Amino acid sequence: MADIIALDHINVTFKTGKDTTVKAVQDVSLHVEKGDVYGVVGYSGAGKSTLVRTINLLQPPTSGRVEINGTVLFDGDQQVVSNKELQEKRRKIGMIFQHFNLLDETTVIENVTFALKHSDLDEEAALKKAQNLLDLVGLGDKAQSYPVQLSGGEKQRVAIARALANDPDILISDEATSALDPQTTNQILDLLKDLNEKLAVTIVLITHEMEAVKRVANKIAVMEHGVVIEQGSLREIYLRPQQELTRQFVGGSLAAMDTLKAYDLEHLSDEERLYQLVFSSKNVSESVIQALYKEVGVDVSMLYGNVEVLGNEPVGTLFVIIKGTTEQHAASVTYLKDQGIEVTEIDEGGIWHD
Ligand SMILES: Nc1ncnc2c1ncn2[C@@H]1O[C@H](COP(=O)(O)OP(=O)(O)OP(=O)(O)O)[C@@H](O)[C@H]1O
Repeated sequence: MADIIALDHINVTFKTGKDTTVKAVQDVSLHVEKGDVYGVVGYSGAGKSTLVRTINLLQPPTSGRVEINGTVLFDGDQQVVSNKELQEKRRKIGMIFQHFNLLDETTVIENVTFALKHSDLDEEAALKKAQNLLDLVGLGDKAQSYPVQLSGGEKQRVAIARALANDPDILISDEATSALDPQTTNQILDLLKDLNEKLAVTIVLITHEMEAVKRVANKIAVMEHGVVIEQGSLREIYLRPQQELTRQFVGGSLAAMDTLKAYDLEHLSDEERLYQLVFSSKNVSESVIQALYKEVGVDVSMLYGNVEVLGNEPVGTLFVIIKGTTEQHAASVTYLKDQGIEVTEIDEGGIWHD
């Protein structure tokens, strides 16, 4: 599949004072293929919004190259398309935001038709299209309502309908579910996934919530301090997180964190060590624990277990204490890795370490 978004060596530096700057994005390259749901994950201030805003040059890079759907928009330190061409390109990139950004004084359907004001459609055709889009997002009966009469989830649906008005190739979601409750969040995420499949719209999803990415994304990039520290397929990153922060996100369900924080590692005897095991559906946990006892002769006790569904595939995480000699620990790790299980030993500088 061809890249629909190719960001190469993007830098964004803000001047914050006479002699001070913030390097919000540093040498980031990100390639998104047509049809991807690409999650950009990181804590607040990591540079996610700034990076993603370079896609449509709402935030021009300080340097780098931006190519969208085969057209280079920016190269080196300058825009290389005319402003008119950029406006046209921007219409093919829809955006939704945390706070919906709806026009409160106008009805739901007017909010959607507003986005069509530069299109060739006459008023009747624009209204028809807007109504179809509202039907598509499940709000067909709210066309004449005002935003204030809608719930947060409904407002976000209006924003999605509006973002789709010009048949975009790309939809950027900037923390679009962050203000919503968990159930509504899931409904909006499922809607995005559905639109990705039905309309073949490529989605870039910025979030600080791994749960959101896990539900819908097929690829992710993890950002920290303006740098992409890890990127790849969701499955690969979940199963083999290389970076500390990624492991925090991946193993970061609150229950796991709390369990592990509550567990005082000082209680471990010299023979005991704590491990995180990440396994896919092909290597089921129970048999692995039994096999460890049989094959290596170690005792294994389970502290925390969790199975998550990534896309359609179940992926499990276990936190276990293995008790044995140094040789048995080495043999256990080798055995587990041979089974295709990701093994991380957790010590005082462990994966949940703040
Ligand atoms: N216009 C600006 N001027 C100066 N600094 C900025 C500007 N925009 C962003 N920054 C800084 O750049 C860094 C990255 O911000 P950015 O909003 O991209 O992060 P983020 O990961 O999207 O976080 P959040 O979700 O909180 O917005 C932060 O340190 C922020 O303060």
